[in-house]
Amino acid sequence: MPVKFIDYEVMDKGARDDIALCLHLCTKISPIPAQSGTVLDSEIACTRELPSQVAESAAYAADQLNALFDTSNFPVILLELYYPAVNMASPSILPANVLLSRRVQEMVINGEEPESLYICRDEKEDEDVPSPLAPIPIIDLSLFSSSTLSTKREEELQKLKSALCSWGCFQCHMNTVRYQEIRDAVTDSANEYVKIRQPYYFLIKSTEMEAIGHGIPSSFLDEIRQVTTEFFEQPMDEKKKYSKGVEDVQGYGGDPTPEEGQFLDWQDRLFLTSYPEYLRDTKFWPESPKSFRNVLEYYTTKMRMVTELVSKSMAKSLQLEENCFLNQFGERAALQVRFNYYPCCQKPEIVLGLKPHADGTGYTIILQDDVEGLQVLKEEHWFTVPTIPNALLVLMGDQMEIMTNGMFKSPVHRVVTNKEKERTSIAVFYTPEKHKEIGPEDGLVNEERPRLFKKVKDYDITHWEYYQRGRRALHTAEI
Ligand SMILES: O=C(O)CCC(=O)C(=O)O
Ligand SMILES: [Fe+2]
Repeated sequence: MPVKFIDYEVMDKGARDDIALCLHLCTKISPIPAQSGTVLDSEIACTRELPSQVAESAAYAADQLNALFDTSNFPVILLELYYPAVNMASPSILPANVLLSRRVQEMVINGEEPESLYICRDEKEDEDVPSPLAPIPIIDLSLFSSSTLSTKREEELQKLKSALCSWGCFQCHMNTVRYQEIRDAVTDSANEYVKIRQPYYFLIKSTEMEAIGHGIPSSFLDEIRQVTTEFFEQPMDEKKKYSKGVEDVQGYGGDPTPEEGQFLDWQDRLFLTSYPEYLRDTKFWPESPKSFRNVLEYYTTKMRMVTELVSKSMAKSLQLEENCFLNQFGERAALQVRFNYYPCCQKPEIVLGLKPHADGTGYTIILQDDVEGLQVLKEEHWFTVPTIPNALLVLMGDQMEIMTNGMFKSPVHRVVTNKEKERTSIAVFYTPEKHKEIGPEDGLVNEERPRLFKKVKDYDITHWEYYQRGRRALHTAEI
Protein backbone atom coordinates (compact mmCIF):
# COMPACT_ATOMS: atom_id res chain seq x y z
CA MET A 1 0.00 0.00 0.00
CA PRO A 2 1.56 3.35 -0.95
CA VAL A 3 2.31 5.66 1.90
CA LYS A 4 1.49 9.26 1.31
CA PHE A 5 3.17 11.89 3.38
CA ILE A 6 1.07 14.93 4.15
CA ASP A 7 3.42 17.71 5.02
CA TYR A 8 1.83 19.30 7.98
CA GLU A 9 4.12 22.30 8.05
CA VAL A 10 3.28 23.49 4.55
CA MET A 11 -0.47 23.27 4.98
CA ASP A 12 -2.23 26.51 5.60
CA LYS A 13 -3.66 27.18 9.06
CA GLY A 14 -7.26 26.58 7.98
CA ALA A 15 -6.45 23.10 6.70
CA ARG A 16 -4.47 22.30 9.82
CA ASP A 17 -7.34 23.30 12.05
CA ASP A 18 -9.76 21.24 9.98
CA ILE A 19 -7.55 18.22 10.36
CA ALA A 20 -7.14 18.83 14.06
CA LEU A 21 -10.87 19.03 14.36
CA CYS A 22 -11.36 15.78 12.43
CA LEU A 23 -8.87 14.04 14.65
CA HIS A 24 -10.52 15.32 17.75
CA LEU A 25 -13.95 14.35 16.69
CA CYS A 26 -12.87 10.91 17.75
CA THR A 27 -13.56 11.26 21.42
CA LYS A 28 -11.23 8.52 22.60
CA ILE A 29 -8.06 10.00 21.18
CA SER A 30 -5.23 10.00 23.62
CA PRO A 31 -2.39 11.85 21.90
CA ILE A 32 0.98 10.17 22.06
CA PRO A 33 4.27 11.97 21.44
CA ALA A 34 5.53 10.96 18.01
CA GLN A 35 9.07 10.15 17.10
CA SER A 36 9.85 12.18 14.09
CA GLY A 37 9.10 10.27 10.91
CA THR A 38 6.95 7.61 12.58
CA VAL A 39 4.24 6.34 10.30
CA LEU A 40 0.89 5.46 11.69
CA ASP A 41 -1.22 3.18 9.62
CA SER A 42 -3.95 1.06 10.99
CA GLU A 43 -2.12 -2.23 10.44
CA ILE A 44 1.26 -1.21 11.66
CA ALA A 45 -0.23 0.75 14.50
CA CYS A 46 -2.16 -2.16 15.87
CA THR A 47 0.77 -4.53 15.89
CA ARG A 48 3.37 -2.09 17.06
CA GLU A 49 3.55 0.07 20.13
CA LEU A 50 0.42 2.12 19.45
CA PRO A 51 -2.79 1.35 21.31
CA SER A 52 -5.66 0.20 19.16
CA GLN A 53 -7.79 3.19 20.04
CA VAL A 54 -5.28 5.47 18.28
CA ALA A 55 -5.39 3.24 15.22
CA GLU A 56 -9.18 3.33 15.27
CA SER A 57 -9.11 7.08 15.63
CA ALA A 58 -6.67 7.30 12.77
CA ALA A 59 -8.93 5.19 10.56
CA TYR A 60 -11.86 7.35 11.49
CA ALA A 61 -9.90 10.52 10.86
CA ALA A 62 -8.85 9.13 7.48
CA ASP A 63 -12.52 8.92 6.54
CA GLN A 64 -13.06 12.47 7.66
CA LEU A 65 -10.00 13.63 5.76
CA ASN A 66 -11.49 12.38 2.53
CA ALA A 67 -13.60 15.47 2.58
CA LEU A 68 -10.47 17.61 2.46
CA PHE A 69 -8.00 15.59 0.39
CA ASP A 70 -8.14 12.70 -1.97
CA THR A 71 -7.06 10.05 0.48
CA SER A 72 -8.50 7.09 -1.41
CA ASN A 73 -5.09 5.71 -2.29
CA PHE A 74 -3.39 6.18 1.05
CA PRO A 75 -5.17 4.66 4.05
CA VAL A 76 -2.22 5.83 6.05
CA ILE A 77 -1.95 8.82 8.29
CA LEU A 78 1.32 10.13 9.50
CA LEU A 79 1.62 10.44 13.21
CA GLU A 80 3.70 13.55 12.56
CA LEU A 81 0.56 15.06 11.27
CA TYR A 82 -1.47 13.78 14.13
CA TYR A 83 0.61 14.90 17.04
CA PRO A 84 1.53 18.43 15.96
CA ALA A 85 -2.12 18.93 15.16
CA VAL A 86 -2.82 18.34 18.81
CA ASN A 87 -0.14 20.72 19.98
CA MET A 88 -0.45 23.48 17.45
CA ALA A 89 -4.15 23.63 16.83
CA SER A 90 -5.75 26.72 18.26
CA PRO A 91 -6.67 25.85 21.87
CA SER A 92 -10.38 26.35 21.38
CA ILE A 93 -10.40 23.37 19.03
CA LEU A 94 -9.82 20.85 21.78
CA PRO A 95 -13.14 19.95 23.35
CA ALA A 96 -13.41 19.15 27.07
CA ASN A 97 -14.06 15.44 26.55
CA VAL A 98 -10.85 15.10 24.52
CA LEU A 99 -8.83 16.89 27.18
CA LEU A 100 -10.47 14.80 29.90
CA SER A 101 -9.48 11.60 28.11
CA ARG A 102 -5.87 12.61 28.76
CA ARG A 103 -4.13 12.86 32.11
CA VAL A 104 -2.90 16.24 33.30
CA GLN A 105 0.21 14.46 34.53
CA GLU A 106 0.92 13.35 30.92
CA MET A 107 0.54 16.91 29.67
CA VAL A 108 3.06 18.08 32.25
CA ILE A 109 5.51 15.30 31.34
CA ASN A 110 5.15 16.30 27.66
CA GLY A 111 5.87 19.91 28.57
CA GLU A 112 2.50 21.10 27.27
CA GLU A 113 1.04 24.41 28.35
CA PRO A 114 -2.48 24.33 29.84
CA GLU A 115 -5.06 24.46 27.02
CA SER A 116 -7.59 27.27 27.13
CA LEU A 117 -10.23 25.15 28.85
CA TYR A 118 -7.99 24.91 31.94
CA ILE A 119 -7.71 28.67 32.18
CA CYS A 120 -10.11 30.02 34.74
CA ARG A 121 -9.37 33.71 34.55
CA ASP A 122 -7.69 36.38 32.55
CA GLU A 123 -4.04 36.98 33.35
CA LYS A 124 -4.90 40.64 33.88
CA GLU A 125 -7.43 39.78 36.58
CA ASP A 126 -4.70 38.00 38.50
CA GLU A 127 -5.33 38.02 42.25
CA ASP A 128 -1.99 39.39 43.38
CA VAL A 129 -2.76 39.41 47.10
CA PRO A 130 -1.61 36.13 48.67
CA SER A 131 -4.35 34.38 50.63
CA PRO A 132 -3.74 34.52 54.38
CA LEU A 133 -3.69 31.33 56.44
CA ALA A 134 -7.13 30.47 57.80
CA PRO A 135 -7.22 30.45 61.61
CA ILE A 136 -9.31 27.27 61.53
CA PRO A 137 -9.67 25.84 65.03
CA ILE A 138 -7.84 22.64 65.90
CA ILE A 139 -9.96 20.28 67.95
CA ASP A 140 -8.71 17.43 70.08
CA LEU A 141 -11.41 14.82 69.59
CA SER A 142 -10.05 12.77 72.47
CA LEU A 143 -11.41 15.40 74.85
CA PHE A 144 -14.95 14.30 73.96
CA SER A 145 -14.52 11.00 75.75
CA SER A 146 -16.42 10.57 79.01
CA SER A 147 -13.20 10.36 81.01
CA THR A 148 -12.43 14.02 80.31
CA LEU A 149 -13.25 16.62 82.92
CA SER A 150 -16.70 17.93 82.03
CA THR A 151 -15.67 21.61 81.91
CA LYS A 152 -12.80 20.83 79.55
CA ARG A 153 -15.16 18.77 77.40
CA GLU A 154 -17.74 21.57 77.28
CA GLU A 155 -15.09 24.08 76.26
CA GLU A 156 -13.96 21.86 73.40
CA LEU A 157 -17.58 21.27 72.28
CA GLN A 158 -18.14 25.05 72.19
CA LYS A 159 -14.99 25.46 70.13
CA LEU A 160 -16.27 22.81 67.73
CA LYS A 161 -19.67 24.46 67.37
CA SER A 162 -18.25 27.91 66.80
CA ALA A 163 -15.79 26.56 64.17
CA LEU A 164 -18.61 24.90 62.25
CA CYS A 165 -20.95 27.91 62.48
CA SER A 166 -18.29 30.27 61.14
CA TRP A 167 -15.77 28.34 59.01
CA GLY A 168 -17.76 25.20 58.33
CA CYS A 169 -14.66 23.15 59.03
CA PHE A 170 -12.14 22.25 61.71
CA GLN A 171 -8.89 20.35 61.92
CA CYS A 172 -8.54 17.49 64.34
CA HIS A 173 -5.25 16.07 65.36
CA MET A 174 -3.66 13.35 67.34
CA ASN A 175 -2.51 13.91 70.84
CA THR A 176 1.00 12.69 70.10
CA VAL A 177 2.27 12.72 73.64
CA ARG A 178 -0.38 10.33 74.88
CA TYR A 179 -0.04 8.20 71.78
CA GLN A 180 3.72 7.96 72.32
CA GLU A 181 3.18 6.85 75.93
CA ILE A 182 0.91 4.03 74.87
CA ARG A 183 3.13 3.09 71.98
CA ASP A 184 6.08 2.79 74.35
CA ALA A 185 4.04 0.58 76.63
CA VAL A 186 2.77 -1.59 73.83
CA THR A 187 6.13 -2.05 72.17
CA ASP A 188 7.31 -3.88 75.30
CA SER A 189 5.74 -6.97 73.85
CA ALA A 190 7.44 -8.25 70.70
CA ASN A 191 4.09 -9.32 69.26
CA GLU A 192 2.45 -5.98 69.60
CA TYR A 193 5.55 -4.36 68.19
CA VAL A 194 5.10 -6.24 64.93
CA LYS A 195 1.51 -5.09 64.78
CA ILE A 196 2.51 -1.49 65.35
CA ARG A 197 5.04 -1.69 62.54
CA GLN A 198 2.36 -2.94 60.17
CA PRO A 199 -0.43 -0.60 61.13
CA TYR A 200 -2.97 -1.70 58.59
CA TYR A 201 -3.15 -5.10 60.22
CA PHE A 202 -3.41 -3.44 63.56
CA LEU A 203 -7.01 -2.80 64.43
CA ILE A 204 -7.00 -0.73 67.53
CA LYS A 205 -8.86 -2.56 70.26
CA SER A 206 -7.89 -0.61 73.35
CA THR A 207 -10.56 1.92 74.21
CA GLU A 208 -7.81 4.07 75.61
CA MET A 209 -6.21 4.27 72.20
CA GLU A 210 -9.45 4.84 70.37
CA ALA A 211 -10.05 7.83 72.55
CA ILE A 212 -6.94 9.62 71.43
CA GLY A 213 -7.48 12.45 68.98
CA HIS A 214 -8.91 11.07 65.79
CA GLY A 215 -7.50 7.69 66.77
CA ILE A 216 -5.31 7.05 63.72
CA PRO A 217 -1.60 6.45 64.35
CA SER A 218 0.57 9.01 62.55
CA SER A 219 2.63 6.19 61.07
CA PHE A 220 -0.50 4.99 59.31
CA LEU A 221 -1.33 8.45 57.97
CA ASP A 222 2.21 8.54 56.56
CA GLU A 223 1.58 5.15 55.04
CA ILE A 224 -1.60 6.08 53.19
CA ARG A 225 0.05 9.29 51.94
CA GLN A 226 3.00 7.18 50.79
CA VAL A 227 0.93 4.65 48.81
CA THR A 228 -0.99 7.54 47.23
CA THR A 229 2.23 9.19 46.07
CA GLU A 230 3.57 5.83 44.87
CA PHE A 231 0.39 5.19 42.89
CA PHE A 232 0.63 8.47 40.99
CA GLU A 233 4.40 8.12 40.48
CA GLN A 234 3.95 4.88 38.55
CA PRO A 235 4.23 4.77 34.75
CA MET A 236 1.04 5.77 32.91
CA ASP A 237 0.48 2.23 31.61
CA GLU A 238 0.24 0.89 35.15
CA LYS A 239 -2.23 3.58 36.26
CA LYS A 240 -4.29 3.22 33.12
CA LYS A 241 -5.22 -0.32 34.18
CA TYR A 242 -7.66 1.48 36.46
CA SER A 243 -8.84 4.08 33.95
CA LYS A 244 -12.45 5.21 33.95
CA GLY A 245 -14.41 6.18 30.86
CA VAL A 246 -14.54 9.96 30.40
CA GLU A 247 -18.12 10.15 31.68
CA ASP A 248 -17.74 7.63 34.53
CA VAL A 249 -17.13 8.54 38.13
CA GLN A 250 -15.23 5.64 39.69
CA GLY A 251 -11.67 4.92 38.63
CA TYR A 252 -8.54 6.78 37.56
CA GLY A 253 -8.95 9.86 35.40
CA GLY A 254 -10.51 13.30 35.54
CA ASP A 255 -14.03 14.34 36.50
CA PRO A 256 -16.76 13.68 33.92
CA THR A 257 -17.17 16.37 31.23
CA PRO A 258 -18.71 19.52 32.70
CA GLU A 259 -21.26 21.61 30.87
CA GLU A 260 -20.02 23.90 28.12
CA GLY A 261 -18.39 27.08 29.36
CA GLN A 262 -16.97 25.44 32.52
CA PHE A 263 -13.22 25.28 32.87
CA LEU A 264 -11.34 22.11 33.74
CA ASP A 265 -9.34 21.23 36.84
CA TRP A 266 -5.56 20.82 36.73
CA GLN A 267 -5.60 17.46 38.48
CA ASP A 268 -5.89 13.72 38.08
CA ARG A 269 -7.72 11.63 40.60
CA LEU A 270 -8.54 8.08 41.58
CA PHE A 271 -12.10 7.83 42.87
CA LEU A 272 -13.26 4.71 44.76
CA THR A 273 -16.33 3.81 46.76
CA SER A 274 -15.04 2.02 49.84
CA TYR A 275 -18.18 1.58 51.97
CA PRO A 276 -20.67 -0.12 52.06
CA GLU A 277 -18.67 -3.03 50.75
CA TYR A 278 -21.30 -4.20 48.27
CA LEU A 279 -20.93 -0.90 46.40
CA ARG A 280 -17.19 -1.38 45.88
CA ASP A 281 -15.97 -1.86 42.35
CA THR A 282 -12.70 -3.57 43.08
CA LYS A 283 -11.56 -3.61 39.46
CA PHE A 284 -10.59 0.02 40.11
CA TRP A 285 -8.71 -0.79 43.32
CA PRO A 286 -4.99 -0.68 42.44
CA GLU A 287 -2.94 -3.85 42.92
CA SER A 288 0.18 -1.76 42.76
CA PRO A 289 1.63 -0.46 45.05
CA LYS A 290 1.18 -3.85 46.68
CA SER A 291 -0.16 -2.60 50.00
CA PHE A 292 -2.65 -0.16 48.44
CA ARG A 293 -5.76 -2.30 48.92
CA ASN A 294 -4.95 -3.25 52.51
CA VAL A 295 -4.15 0.32 53.38
CA LEU A 296 -7.42 1.55 51.93
CA GLU A 297 -9.31 -1.20 53.70
CA TYR A 298 -7.82 -0.14 57.00
CA TYR A 299 -8.34 3.55 56.31
CA THR A 300 -12.00 2.81 55.67
CA THR A 301 -12.28 1.15 59.08
CA LYS A 302 -10.67 4.16 60.70
CA MET A 303 -12.85 6.60 58.77
CA ARG A 304 -15.93 4.80 60.07
CA MET A 305 -14.68 5.35 63.59
CA VAL A 306 -13.93 9.01 62.89
CA THR A 307 -17.37 9.63 61.37
CA GLU A 308 -19.02 8.07 64.40
CA LEU A 309 -17.00 10.20 66.81
CA VAL A 310 -17.41 13.40 64.77
CA SER A 311 -21.16 12.91 64.18
CA LYS A 312 -21.78 12.31 67.88
CA SER A 313 -19.61 15.25 68.94
CA MET A 314 -21.35 17.61 66.52
CA ALA A 315 -24.74 16.54 67.89
CA LYS A 316 -23.56 17.09 71.49
CA SER A 317 -22.20 20.52 70.61
CA LEU A 318 -25.73 21.51 69.54
CA GLN A 319 -27.34 19.96 72.66
CA LEU A 320 -28.96 17.26 70.54
CA GLU A 321 -29.28 13.55 71.21
CA GLU A 322 -25.84 12.17 70.30
CA ASN A 323 -27.03 9.67 67.69
CA CYS A 324 -29.33 12.02 65.78
CA PHE A 325 -26.99 12.70 62.85
CA LEU A 326 -25.81 9.09 62.70
CA ASN A 327 -29.46 8.04 62.40
CA GLN A 328 -30.04 10.48 59.57
CA PHE A 329 -26.96 9.23 57.72
CA GLY A 330 -28.12 5.64 58.17
CA GLU A 331 -26.25 2.37 58.72
CA ARG A 332 -25.21 2.18 55.09
CA ALA A 333 -24.01 5.77 54.72
CA ALA A 334 -21.41 5.83 51.95
CA LEU A 335 -17.68 6.49 52.17
CA GLN A 336 -16.12 7.44 48.85
CA VAL A 337 -12.43 8.12 48.64
CA ARG A 338 -10.97 10.58 46.20
CA PHE A 339 -7.18 10.47 45.86
CA ASN A 340 -6.27 13.83 44.35
CA TYR A 341 -3.03 14.50 42.48
CA TYR A 342 -2.27 18.09 41.49
CA PRO A 343 0.76 18.25 39.18
CA CYS A 344 2.94 21.37 39.01
CA CYS A 345 1.51 24.06 36.78
CA GLN A 346 3.44 26.78 34.97
CA LYS A 347 0.49 29.18 35.15
CA PRO A 348 -0.67 29.04 38.76
CA GLU A 349 -2.22 32.53 38.55
CA ILE A 350 -4.77 31.48 35.97
CA VAL A 351 -5.20 27.71 36.38
CA LEU A 352 -6.89 26.05 39.37
CA GLY A 353 -6.33 22.54 40.71
CA LEU A 354 -10.00 22.31 41.67
CA LYS A 355 -12.69 24.86 40.85
CA PRO A 356 -14.59 26.69 43.62
CA HIS A 357 -17.32 24.42 44.95
CA ALA A 358 -19.08 23.29 48.09
CA ASP A 359 -19.32 19.55 48.75
CA GLY A 360 -22.64 17.75 48.27
CA THR A 361 -21.76 15.35 51.09
CA GLY A 362 -22.82 15.16 54.67
CA TYR A 363 -19.22 16.06 55.39
CA THR A 364 -15.77 15.41 53.96
CA ILE A 365 -12.61 14.33 55.77
CA ILE A 366 -9.43 15.52 54.07
CA LEU A 367 -5.87 14.41 54.64
CA GLN A 368 -3.47 16.88 53.06
CA ASP A 369 0.23 16.41 52.41
CA ASP A 370 2.62 19.21 53.40
CA VAL A 371 1.97 21.39 50.33
CA GLU A 372 -0.57 24.17 50.82
CA GLY A 373 -3.22 24.58 48.15
CA LEU A 374 -6.68 24.15 49.65
CA GLN A 375 -8.48 27.44 50.28
CA VAL A 376 -11.85 28.22 51.87
CA LEU A 377 -13.99 31.24 51.10
CA LYS A 378 -15.13 33.35 54.05
CA GLU A 379 -16.76 36.74 53.74
CA GLU A 380 -15.70 36.90 50.11
CA HIS A 381 -12.01 36.29 50.88
CA TRP A 382 -9.98 33.20 50.18
CA PHE A 383 -8.05 31.74 53.12
CA THR A 384 -5.43 29.02 52.81
CA VAL A 385 -6.01 25.96 55.00
CA PRO A 386 -2.78 25.34 56.94
CA THR A 387 -1.15 21.97 56.53
CA ILE A 388 -0.68 20.41 59.95
CA PRO A 389 1.16 17.10 60.13
CA ASN A 390 -1.17 14.28 61.19
CA ALA A 391 -4.27 16.47 61.26
CA LEU A 392 -7.46 15.67 59.42
CA LEU A 393 -9.61 18.47 58.09
CA VAL A 394 -13.34 17.90 58.61
CA LEU A 395 -15.32 20.06 56.19
CA MET A 396 -19.11 20.34 56.20
CA GLY A 397 -21.02 19.49 53.02
CA ASP A 398 -24.43 20.84 52.02
CA GLN A 399 -26.27 17.96 53.71
CA MET A 400 -24.94 18.89 57.17
CA GLU A 401 -26.02 22.47 56.51
CA ILE A 402 -29.51 21.07 55.79
CA MET A 403 -29.56 18.76 58.84
CA THR A 404 -28.44 21.59 61.15
CA ASN A 405 -31.08 23.92 59.67
CA GLY A 406 -28.37 26.23 58.38
CA MET A 407 -26.35 26.45 61.62
CA PHE A 408 -23.25 24.67 60.32
CA LYS A 409 -21.95 26.16 57.07
CA SER A 410 -20.95 24.18 54.02
CA PRO A 411 -18.03 26.35 52.87
CA VAL A 412 -17.07 27.08 49.27
CA HIS A 413 -13.51 25.91 48.73
CA ARG A 414 -11.02 25.46 45.89
CA VAL A 415 -7.48 24.23 45.28
CA VAL A 416 -4.81 26.46 43.73
CA THR A 417 -1.91 25.16 41.67
CA ASN A 418 1.78 25.49 42.37
CA LYS A 419 4.71 26.07 39.98
CA GLU A 420 7.30 24.08 41.89
CA LYS A 421 5.52 21.52 44.02
CA GLU A 422 3.04 18.83 43.18
CA ARG A 423 0.40 18.12 45.81
CA THR A 424 -1.66 15.11 46.87
CA SER A 425 -4.68 14.93 49.14
CA ILE A 426 -7.08 12.20 50.16
CA ALA A 427 -10.70 13.32 50.52
CA VAL A 428 -13.24 10.94 52.07
CA PHE A 429 -16.84 11.85 51.26
CA TYR A 430 -19.32 10.77 53.91
CA THR A 431 -22.81 10.82 52.43
CA PRO A 432 -26.22 9.64 53.74
CA GLU A 433 -27.42 6.25 52.63
CA LYS A 434 -28.98 6.06 49.14
CA HIS A 435 -32.70 6.96 49.01
CA LYS A 436 -32.70 8.01 52.68
CA GLU A 437 -34.60 11.15 53.50
CA ILE A 438 -32.71 13.75 55.54
CA GLY A 439 -33.83 17.12 56.86
CA PRO A 440 -33.36 19.70 59.60
CA GLU A 441 -33.23 18.28 63.13
CA ASP A 442 -36.44 19.23 64.98
CA GLY A 443 -34.37 20.44 67.94
CA LEU A 444 -32.89 23.14 65.70
CA VAL A 445 -36.18 24.53 64.44
CA ASN A 446 -37.93 27.14 66.60
CA GLU A 447 -39.57 30.53 66.39
CA GLU A 448 -36.29 32.36 66.24
CA ARG A 449 -34.91 29.93 63.74
CA PRO A 450 -37.71 28.78 61.45
CA ARG A 451 -37.28 25.74 59.23
CA LEU A 452 -35.00 26.74 56.32
CA PHE A 453 -34.84 23.48 54.41
CA LYS A 454 -37.23 20.79 53.24
CA LYS A 455 -36.61 17.09 53.59
CA VAL A 456 -34.52 15.80 50.68
CA LYS A 457 -33.18 12.49 49.49
CA ASP A 458 -30.34 11.63 47.13
CA TYR A 459 -29.31 15.29 47.31
CA ASP A 460 -25.85 14.33 46.03
CA ILE A 461 -27.36 13.67 42.59
CA THR A 462 -28.89 17.17 42.37
CA HIS A 463 -25.63 18.57 43.72
CA TRP A 464 -23.67 16.90 40.93
CA GLU A 465 -25.97 18.23 38.19
CA TYR A 466 -25.45 21.76 39.46
CA TYR A 467 -21.73 21.23 40.05
CA GLN A 468 -21.31 20.37 36.39
CA ARG A 469 -22.82 23.75 35.53
CA GLY A 470 -20.51 25.50 38.00
CA ARG A 471 -23.37 26.22 40.39
CA ARG A 472 -24.41 25.30 43.93
CA ALA A 473 -27.53 23.23 44.56
CA LEU A 474 -28.31 24.21 48.15
CA HIS A 475 -31.15 26.56 47.16
CA THR A 476 -33.04 23.58 45.69
CA ALA A 477 -33.49 22.31 49.26
CA GLU A 478 -34.63 25.65 50.65
CA ILE A 479 -38.26 26.13 51.67
O1 LIG B 1 -7.45 18.60 47.65
C1 LIG B 1 -8.05 19.07 48.60
O2 LIG B 1 -7.45 19.45 49.63
C2 LIG B 1 -9.54 19.26 48.58
C3 LIG B 1 -10.27 18.32 47.70
C4 LIG B 1 -11.72 18.64 47.58
O3 LIG B 1 -12.21 19.68 47.91
C5 LIG B 1 -12.61 17.63 46.98
O4 LIG B 1 -12.09 16.58 46.53
O5 LIG B 1 -13.85 17.88 46.96
FE1 LIG C 1 -14.43 19.62 47.98
